[in-house]
Amino acid sequence: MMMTLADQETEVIKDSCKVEKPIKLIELSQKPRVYRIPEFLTEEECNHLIDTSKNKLRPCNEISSGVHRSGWGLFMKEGEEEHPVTKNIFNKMKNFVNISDSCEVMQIIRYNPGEETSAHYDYFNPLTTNGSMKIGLYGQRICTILMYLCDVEEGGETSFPEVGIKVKPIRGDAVLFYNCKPNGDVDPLSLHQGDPVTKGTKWVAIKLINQKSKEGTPTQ
Ligand SMILES: O=C(O)CCC(=O)C(=O)O
Ligand SMILES: [Fe+2]
Repeated sequence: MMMTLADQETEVIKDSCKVEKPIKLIELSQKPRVYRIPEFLTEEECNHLIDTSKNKLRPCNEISSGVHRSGWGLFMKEGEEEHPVTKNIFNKMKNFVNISDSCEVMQIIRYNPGEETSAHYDYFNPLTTNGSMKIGLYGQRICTILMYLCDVEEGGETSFPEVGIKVKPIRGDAVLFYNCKPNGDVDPLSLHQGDPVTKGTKWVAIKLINQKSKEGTPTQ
């Protein structure tokens, strides 16, 4: 059967939908290194992460000594990271970071109005016993990828108070920031926080990217 021009045009549109969009990193700051990644997640990926977590969240409290989080969260079980949707998200990340076998599992957090995460560093402090033990187990947390799974009506920005940057949560967008300087030293300018949500709900997925550890032996 002969194809009409209309059929051919439909084919072209269908084909272009299958092609993943190129991933664009927009630099927000050089010191510390912070990038916004517009439309990193698709609608389907955002919905999958919310739908598979919403009934399993537990209240959060301290995430490390002195760091307060008042939202709700979970760490994915290892098998859940094998789901095709999650694996595809990791494949997209592999365009700009190395995901080693010792990387920590993805975390999902939901904040209701008034909830927040106070200012903290994601890196392990190599000067403490606990920090250097974790560097040995998982490898230093070189960078963090924070993915926004929904829009937030008001508040809930990810803020970097040392440099005055505020990233507004937009559904599907991600922010990539480095907790270490290019020479591997920890970067105190990477101090950040999840501002209180003032209206609506905020959902984020967080993947910490650890440097490959030397098979269980402390790297410090
Ligand atoms: O919710 C945010 O915007 C930041 C969360 C965060 O920094 C963390 O969980 O380590
Ligand atoms: Fe953090």
